[in-house]
Amino acid sequence: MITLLEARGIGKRFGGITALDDVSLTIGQGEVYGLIGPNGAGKTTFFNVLTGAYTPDGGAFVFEGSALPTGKPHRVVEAGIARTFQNIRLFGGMTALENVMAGHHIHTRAGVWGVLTRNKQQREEERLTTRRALELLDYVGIGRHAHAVSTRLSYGDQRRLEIARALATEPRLLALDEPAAGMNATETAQLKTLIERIRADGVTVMLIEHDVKLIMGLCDRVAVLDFGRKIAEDVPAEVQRHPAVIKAYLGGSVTEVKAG
Ligand SMILES: Nc1ncnc2c1ncn2[C@@H]1O[C@H](COP(=O)(O)OP(=O)(O)OP(=O)(O)O)[C@@H](O)[C@H]1O
Repeated sequence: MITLLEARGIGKRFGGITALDDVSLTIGQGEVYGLIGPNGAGKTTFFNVLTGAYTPDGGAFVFEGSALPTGKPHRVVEAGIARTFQNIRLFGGMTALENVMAGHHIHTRAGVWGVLTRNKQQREEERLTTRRALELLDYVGIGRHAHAVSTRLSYGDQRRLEIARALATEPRLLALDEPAAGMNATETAQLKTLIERIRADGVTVMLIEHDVKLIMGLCDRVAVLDFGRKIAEDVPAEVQRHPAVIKAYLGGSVTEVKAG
């Protein structure tokens, strides 16, 4: 396994609450890696610390062999990590295409603001950005909605749009926070196919998910958080049998846990 991301002893407190307590984990290149745990276990906090939304109180991340900047979301995106959010965050007044183009502009010389002052080079960049954004909309299966206002899309399509926007930053690691939340069975099956395709195309995926069937069918390895601590990390079948995991889920089998 070639290591893509290493989290070393990550800690995060909010006042008296220890949201993350010395969490270490390693994600290999090309893996689909699941992060699960009961409500309030620290999963989203882990994503927030990883992607620079929060600064950790302790520990460090190493990505592709280099220290990852902490507390700087833009630098994390530039380093090659993109994310989606538990509560969909799209640019509401913009079309699907414009949302994806906003993700891609990080890579153009003109940048987001340069599009306002167009010269020939910038017009060429704009053309390439539009082409790439259209490709990505097709890739996630919503090309036909390119010119629809993003918030008019169905819930499942908005989640796909968020993934397209994240992919527009050309990440090597895609972090998905509950991508199947609110999806019906058909949409979840399509999402699984999409994530498998993203991985096949060379992007490593880390996902937080409450849909246990999806986690079990999709992930190569799974880490389990409980009260901010990592209590297990293994292939899905082993994690499901792990005594500490069963205990964390209130004495039930993990397969019985419903979305929170
Ligand atoms: N910004 C914050 N301020 C104060 N406490 C916070 C903040 N963010 C998270 N917490 C607390 O940290 C703990 C971990 O929360 P977190 O949202 O990371 O859990 P989670 O595993 O993602 O839960 P869920 O499955 O419900 O989304 C919880 O006790 C939560 O209340």
